[in-house]
Amino acid sequence: MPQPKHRKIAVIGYRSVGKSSLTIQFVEGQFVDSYDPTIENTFNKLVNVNGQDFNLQLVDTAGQDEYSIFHQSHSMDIHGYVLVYSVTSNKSFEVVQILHDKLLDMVGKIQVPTVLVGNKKDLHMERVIKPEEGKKLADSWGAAFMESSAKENETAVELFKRIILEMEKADGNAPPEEKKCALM
Ligand SMILES: Nc1nc2c(ncn2[C@@H]2O[C@H](COP(=O)(O)OP(=O)(O)OP(=O)(O)O)[C@@H](O)[C@H]2O)c(=O)[nH]1
Repeated sequence: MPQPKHRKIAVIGYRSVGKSSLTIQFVEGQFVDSYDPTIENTFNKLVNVNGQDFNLQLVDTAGQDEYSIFHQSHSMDIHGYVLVYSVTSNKSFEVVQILHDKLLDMVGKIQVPTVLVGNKKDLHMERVIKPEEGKKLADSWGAAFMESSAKENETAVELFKRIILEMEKADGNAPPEEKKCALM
């Protein structure tokens, strides 16, 4: 059995887009309805993807806007990024693009393992960003894209599985085919 791989992932985006809710849904399997702005929280979870164990450290960062100073700690020893906007907020979609630019500037690379996530897809009546817009943006970054709802455990699991696969790809370990993702 191969040793577990340690991977650190930062969850980044505008305020109130659901960064904490997605992380808690993945780690604890529950949806938090209340809104409590995050300063910064770190969570750990052991996951098995395609037969490999991953010891994940998830950094749920404080909500940022276009004026926030991008902390250097968000670029140090981070292996992958989950960039979140809300499909109900134009502002969050604008901000996620600015944050991606700042991120690349900070790490000094043209590409980093990233999943762009359009969260709150369950709020159909309030949707203002179409899935195609998110997909187009992610394609322009060379990133993976998906929409999620932090109310559903499956999309939160899928999201973290996707970022693991992006990090593996960046390490030259692209899986031949998608297999089961088992959580422990
Ligand atoms: N309907 C719905 N509500 C959501 C979803 N995700 C988060 N919320 C709600 O949106 C609010 C903000 O969620 P948080 O997870 O605290 O957002 P955040 O991005 O961590 O916020 P900051 O800490 O300010 O950056 C909370 O009331 C959540 O219950 C979702 O997918 N669907």
